[in-house]
Amino acid sequence: MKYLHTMVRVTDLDRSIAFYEALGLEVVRRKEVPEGRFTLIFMAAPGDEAAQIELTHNWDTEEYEGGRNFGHVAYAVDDIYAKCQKLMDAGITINRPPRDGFMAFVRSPDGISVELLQSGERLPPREPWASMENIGSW
Ligand SMILES: C[C@@H](O)C(=O)SC[C@H](NC(=O)CC[C@H](N)C(=O)O)C(=O)NCC(=O)O
Ligand code: NI
Repeated sequence: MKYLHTMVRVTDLDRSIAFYEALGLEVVRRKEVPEGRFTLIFMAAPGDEAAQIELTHNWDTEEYEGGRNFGHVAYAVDDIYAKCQKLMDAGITINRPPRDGFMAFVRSPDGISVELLQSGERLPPREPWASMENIGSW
């Protein structure tokens, strides 16, 4: 058995693609399904094309509720400080800053939690991250 993807329903396709691109993912496949009135966008990190997130955009506005039983998707990053800085520069809130040089959380435009974990050893503490407070929940 082989992991393929995690599917999330998105309300704003362009905002969602921009969010996951800011994370470092690229669109690997796009599928329009007019008979079902939805679009599928598959995204993955370069070099890790097999681990995908599938964005489902239903053309007719749908309110998506609940889902808090869903936890998060997680990515390993080479430099968690650099990644969080890039996300902040893109206007994305770092809900759980990497105070420990190891773990951070952000949320997609639809509130999907994304965990970022430092590859290998945690980084030494560094400002401003070491003294940043949590913002909201994740
Ligand atoms: C391509 C493959 O990876 C899929 O996930 S297609 C699964 C299919 N998706 C849809 O029909 C999308 C539109 C639908 N309105 C929806 O929001 O899911 C499907 O069976 N989805 C049902 C589901 O529970 O995922
Ligand atoms: Ni799927």
